[in-house]
Amino acid sequence: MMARCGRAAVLVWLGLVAIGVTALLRVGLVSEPPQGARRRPVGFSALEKEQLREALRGAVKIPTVSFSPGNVTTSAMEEFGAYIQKVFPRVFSSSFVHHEMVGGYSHLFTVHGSDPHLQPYMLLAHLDVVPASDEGWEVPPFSGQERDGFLYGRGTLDNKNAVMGILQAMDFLLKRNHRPIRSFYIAIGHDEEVSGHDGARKIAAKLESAGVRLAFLIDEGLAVLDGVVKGIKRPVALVGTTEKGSITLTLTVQRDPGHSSVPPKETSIGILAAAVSRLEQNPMPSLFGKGPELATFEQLATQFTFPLNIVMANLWLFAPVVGRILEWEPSTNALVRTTTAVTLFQAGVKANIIPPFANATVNFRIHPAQTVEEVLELTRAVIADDRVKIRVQEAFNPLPVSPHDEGSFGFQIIRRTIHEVFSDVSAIAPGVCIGNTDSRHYLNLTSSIYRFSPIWLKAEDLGRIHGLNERISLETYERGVQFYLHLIQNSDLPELPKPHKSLHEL
Ligand SMILES: CCCCCCCC/C=C\CCCCCCCC(=O)NCC(=O)O
Ligand SMILES: [Zn+2]
Ligand SMILES: [Zn+2]
Repeated sequence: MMARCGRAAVLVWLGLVAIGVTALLRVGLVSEPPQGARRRPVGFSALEKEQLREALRGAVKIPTVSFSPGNVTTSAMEEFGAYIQKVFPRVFSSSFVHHEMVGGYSHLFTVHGSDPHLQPYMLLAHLDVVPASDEGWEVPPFSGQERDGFLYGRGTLDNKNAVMGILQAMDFLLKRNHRPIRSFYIAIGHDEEVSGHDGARKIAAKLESAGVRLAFLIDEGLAVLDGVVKGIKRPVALVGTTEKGSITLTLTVQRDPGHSSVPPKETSIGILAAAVSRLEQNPMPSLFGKGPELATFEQLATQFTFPLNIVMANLWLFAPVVGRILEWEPSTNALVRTTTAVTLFQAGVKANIIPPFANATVNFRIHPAQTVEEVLELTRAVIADDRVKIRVQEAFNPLPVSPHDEGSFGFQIIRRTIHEVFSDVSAIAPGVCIGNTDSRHYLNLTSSIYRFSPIWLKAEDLGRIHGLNERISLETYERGVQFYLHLIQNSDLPELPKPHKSLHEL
C-alpha cells in the first residue's frame, strides 16, 4: 500500500515537472529577444555627455510642483518653458518641428516626418513634480546636486528624465541632420501629478478634434527592474500594457463643537480615525491571477530560480500560494489587490474645543479585475458607520490592455529598443502599471498605449519615487537619451516584417 502511494506521488511529481518544462519552453520562446542586426548605441562625445547632464540638472532645479488640481506652480512652469527653449534651440527652430502651448503650460511638439503616409506616434512625459521639502533629503531636492555618479532631485525619475531625455534625443538627431521618416508628437503635460485635466486632457482633445489617430503612444510607467522581484536574479524590463484604476475618496465626520472639559464619548476625530483604521486593517481581497499580472509572471517564469521557475510556469495550480507570497512586499502586494492608502487627515481647530469636523482622503488603486463600483461597495461595508460621509473626488476604472503580441507594432518597436539599449536585461514582459499616467487621456486616439520609463530601478529605488532622495545615475540617464534616440529611429520602420520572418528582421 505504502509503495503504491509512493509510486503515485512520483508519477504526479513527474507529471508536474513535464507540464512545467513544456510551459517553460513555450515561455522561453515568447521571451526570446528579437534576432538580427541591432542598432548599436550611438556614442556620445565627452562634451555631449557633459551637455546632457547639465541640461537635466538645470531642469531639476526649477521647482515645477503640482499641489492639487488648479494649484500648480505656474511661474516655475513658465520658467521651465523658457528653459527648454534656451537649452534646445535646434528643436524650437527646426523647419519640420512645430511647437505650441496647450492649457497654459503644457507643450505639444509636432515632428513632421518625411513620409506623411505613415501613421504618427507619440512620446509622452510630464514636467510637473510632486512636492518635496528639504527634510530627510541628503541634498535639497531642487538643488541639482550630484553624489557618487547620481543626480539627486525631485523629478529625476518622475519625470524630468523623460522630458529632457526626449528633447535631448531630438536635439542630437537634428545635430546629426537626421529627419525622421514617420511623424510623431511629443506631448509634455504640466499637471500629470494632479490628474492631467488641464494638460494631457486638453492636448488629447485638440488632436482628437483634428482627427488624429496614433500608431502607438509611450509614456512613463514600468522600468528595468533589478532585484525588485524576489526570486529573479537578473534584471528584467516590464512594459506597462495597462494601468490600475483609481478612486480618491473624502471621508468626513461632523459633530457639534463644545468645551473640551465635557467631551462626548467619541469625537469626530475618534470616529474617523476608527473608520480609516478599519480600512487599513481590512485590505481589499487578493485577486492575484485574475488579471493581466498572470501573463507577466508566466512570461517571466524562466527567469526565476529553481524551484520557483516550475511554480511560475504552473500558475493555474500555484496562483493562490504565489499571491500570498507577493503580499509580503508593498511593491508586489500592489499587483495582488486594490491598494488602500490613507493620504490626508485634517481635523480640529483648537486644543480646548471639541473638534467640529474631521476629513480624511483615501486613495485606492484598483486591480484590473475590479471596478470602481465594487471597490466603493466594499469600502462602505468596511466603514459601516453612517456618521462617516463618503464623497468621491475622482474615480476611473482600470485601463484596457494594449496589444502585445508579435504583430503589435508599438510593443515590438519598444521591445526592440529595450533590447538594443538595455542589452543586459534578460527578459522583457508586459506588466500592469501600478501608478497612473497621463496616457489614459489618450484612449480615443489609440488602443496601443505603453508605459515604460527607460530607467534602471533596484528594490531600494522604488521608495524614492514620490519619496526621499529621488535620484538617477548619470549613466542611466545617458541610456535614457539613447532609448529615445533608438526609439525614434526604430519607429521609422513602415511596418513590422511579416510574421514568418518577423523575429529575424526586427
Ligand atoms: C513582477 C512585477 C513586479 C512589479 C513591481 C512594481 C515595480 C514598480 C516600478 C515602477 C514604479 C511605478 C511608477 C509608475 C509611474 C507613476 C507615475 C505617477 O506618479 N503618477 C501619478 C500617480 O499615480 O498618482
Ligand atoms: Zn510621473
Ligand atoms: Zn509621480
